[in-house]
Amino acid sequence: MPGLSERLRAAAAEIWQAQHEHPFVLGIGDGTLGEERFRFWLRQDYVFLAEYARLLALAAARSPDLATMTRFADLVYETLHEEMDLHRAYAAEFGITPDELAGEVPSPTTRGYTDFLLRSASVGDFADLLAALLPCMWGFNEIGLSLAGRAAPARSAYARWIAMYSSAEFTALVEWLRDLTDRLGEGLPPSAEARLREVFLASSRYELAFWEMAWYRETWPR
Ligand SMILES: Cc1ncc(CO)c(N)n1
Repeated sequence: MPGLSERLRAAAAEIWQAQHEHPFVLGIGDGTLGEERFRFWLRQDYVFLAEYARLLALAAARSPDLATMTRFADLVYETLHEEMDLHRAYAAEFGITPDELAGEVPSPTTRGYTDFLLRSASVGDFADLLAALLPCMWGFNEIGLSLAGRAAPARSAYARWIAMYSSAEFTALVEWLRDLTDRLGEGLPPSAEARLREVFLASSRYELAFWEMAWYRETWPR
């Protein structure tokens, strides 16, 4: 029988397929994505990552053992430094000032997604937190690997984006997270797995909604 992570992935297959086919993702892949759309995504994703770092810090706090705690604590650091450094570098390149980046107001989707993640971490247990977190990292890695496997133009502005999310380091991280999820999933009663599936599906839908948000440059009604 496939492990829990594979079972969750199978339940969300259509949502993940829609991510792979999303025009924003395809535009990153072939380098044709318009700068305005990328700028919008970058600013919102910067807001997202700050909240995401909080989620990882809660994961460290709730970790069942020291090895897991250490890995999540490292991840908090890597997110705030390496991943957000990529965003800061892109912002400079695309003419977004540090003040604009820091002062960005979350869109409805960013607000909803990050609140959902932090809700799962604070109201649910450690397994809920993992189920909420998995589509973020795994989805970006899957997309990164898929785009890296195609003949993208070498001088595309988005080559570094693809390189980061398809890197060996990011791929190993996802494998570690899946392994952790699979171990937690052993001997889980069906009712508990059904609950985790709902959490995983909700995060997967938000991941898809995030591309959609950036593509249409979603705003609050007023
Ligand atoms: C919305 C979103 N999900 C996942 C990642 C990967 O860390 C990201 N940067 N942004």
